[in-house]
Amino acid sequence: MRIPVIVLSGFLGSGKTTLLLRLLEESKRRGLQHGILMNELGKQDVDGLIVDEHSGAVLEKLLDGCVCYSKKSELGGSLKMLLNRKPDVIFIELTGVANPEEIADALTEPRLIGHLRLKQIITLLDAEHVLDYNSIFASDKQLVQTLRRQIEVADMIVVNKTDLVRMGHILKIKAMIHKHNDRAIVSFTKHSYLDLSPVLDGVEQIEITKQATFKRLQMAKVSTGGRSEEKQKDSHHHHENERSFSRVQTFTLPCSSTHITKKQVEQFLSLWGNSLLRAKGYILISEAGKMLLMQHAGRRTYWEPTFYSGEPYIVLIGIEMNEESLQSAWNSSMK
Ligand SMILES: Nc1nc2c(ncn2[C@@H]2O[C@H](COP(=O)(O)OP(=O)(O)OP(=O)(O)O)[C@@H](O)[C@H]2O)c(=O)[nH]1
Repeated sequence: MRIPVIVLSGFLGSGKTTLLLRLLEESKRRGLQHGILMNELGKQDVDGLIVDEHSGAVLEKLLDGCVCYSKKSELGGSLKMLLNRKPDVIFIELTGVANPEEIADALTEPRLIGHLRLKQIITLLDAEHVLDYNSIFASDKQLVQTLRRQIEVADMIVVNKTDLVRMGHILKIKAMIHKHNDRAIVSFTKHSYLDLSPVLDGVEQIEITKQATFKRLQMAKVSTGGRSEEKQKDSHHHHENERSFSRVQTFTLPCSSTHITKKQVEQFLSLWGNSLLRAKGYILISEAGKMLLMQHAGRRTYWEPTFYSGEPYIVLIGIEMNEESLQSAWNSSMK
């Protein structure tokens, strides 16, 4: 069973740590073991200390840099450390300037891909300031773009600090959210108090799940001795639990072992417009006569030499993309 990962994003001071503490309390009440990864820009681990104080939770910290820049290479290692402790759920609190898509990217690392699944991206907005960011940060286009992406890719948006604004202001925020993301669940909160069922429902204790599975399999064996309805129910049950609820999803396409051209691959990638956030993989390229590493980001595709010699494949990270369409488009592109 892949461990669900819940990502908290949102600009500085929007209420991420406050929400994390609520999530820890609720997951404890549900008997869930949690792992936490906190990423902070500064050397001082302020939020980590707050969380430690409140929960005594298992924490991994990435300090003094953002997972989107300097700490990118360490992210996979930290997630692996958490994974080794076999939690039922992992919470990641990002820095205020991180793009949550980076996490989806990190989860595609070979040592993580079969073990973790992105369950939800929650973005917190500071009701008092969120409408001013465009003008405050006008000179920093990249930051404005990141803050917009935090809204666009979220599965749940929590507009926090509503005690500090009037109703008219809240309506303006609602309209702004609707413009960028009309699919997310939106909550308006004070001190990050909200119904946590949409976040934690479906997260199960791994040990209990394992025991239940074992019991069901035993029963199935005794009753029919073969592939039974119980077994099918069981695999269905698992499938349900493992479904990714996040709009940001990862797909792995095995590529044929015959050579294809860069142009064919690039044409395939260009079919998905803004839905495709990122792609990478190892493909046998005709003009190179060998395997190349393909990296696609921000609508550009880069080709690099590689020593990889396994089966060719591509990993795609997209928003609201469909595996069947991807596979059939890939098959047609290769003709
Ligand atoms: N007035 C008010 N204050 C709040 C609310 N929610 C959180 N705060 C306070 O705002 C401050 C920042 O909250 P945090 O939860 O630390 O925010 P954060 O997003 O983790 O902040 P960074 O770690 O800087 O990114 C804290 O002092 C909170 O107590 C709210 O709804 N209203």
